[in-house]
Amino acid sequence: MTLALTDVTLTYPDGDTRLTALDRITLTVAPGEFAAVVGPSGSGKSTLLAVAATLLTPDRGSVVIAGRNTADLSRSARTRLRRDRIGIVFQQANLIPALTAAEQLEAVGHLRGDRPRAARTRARTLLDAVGLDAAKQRRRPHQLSGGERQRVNIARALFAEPAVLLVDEPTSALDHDRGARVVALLADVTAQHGTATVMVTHDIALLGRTDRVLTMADGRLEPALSGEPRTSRRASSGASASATCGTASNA
Ligand SMILES: Nc1ncnc2c1ncn2[C@@H]1O[C@H](COP(=O)(O)OP(=O)(O)OP(=O)(O)O)[C@@H](O)[C@H]1O
Repeated sequence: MTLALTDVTLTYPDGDTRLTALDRITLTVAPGEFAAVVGPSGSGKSTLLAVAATLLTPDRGSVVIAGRNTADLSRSARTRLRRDRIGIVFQQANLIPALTAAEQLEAVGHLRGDRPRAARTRARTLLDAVGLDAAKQRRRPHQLSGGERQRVNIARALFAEPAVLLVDEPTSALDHDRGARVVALLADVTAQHGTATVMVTHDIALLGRTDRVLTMADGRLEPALSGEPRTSRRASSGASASATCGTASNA
């Protein structure tokens, strides 16, 4: 499995006690699989993504990414793992105001020590792939629409060919059609690049493009909405739709 959370519990300080945001979560996502997580506000969805992104360390349980148990890694090794293997698309695009769309991606290449020319080529290829034309690739964030910024955000997350793609509410700023296009893009990327993708969304109209829907409630992950896991619709990808989820019966 590319992403495997096992028996993960995370608590936050809450006055004199602690609030259990994740309660013995077990979740595995296979390469090429697109899993959606839905659930009410405050149920723990963003916390789940932050733990999978190695931005938060759980109190208990393990997080394994591309075969590496993140608990065994030093802080700097974890930062490298995040940079090289995990693509993160959070609600705010967090683009750098002074950089053009292309430069947002090239900056990632710079951080990784890529040759500038190779980084430029890769930036262009990815921005083409998300449908941003050459003129828009030269624009700064404030000169782009919300949907275009979100596509730059996705292209940037893909720059390092991540094994795991974590996406939080990618369509919250978009109308239905644009949101549907962004989700279609994520589904294509997942199938073509074999990423293990987890998307948190409130928009249940968009779940048709995903392989599996998981529901969070009170920090616990429950089986797919429809009962049985759906089979993958990516006949050609050869990826198995073997995401499993649940809460461990005994910690
Ligand atoms: N830094 C924090 N310190 C304390 N409590 C927190 C912190 N972050 C989140 N929480 C609490 O943890 C629980 C889970 O929050 P989380 O943001 O993961 O939920 P969510 O399902 O993503 O919500 P939403 O859909 O509103 O974004 C909530 O009760 C929230 O109030």
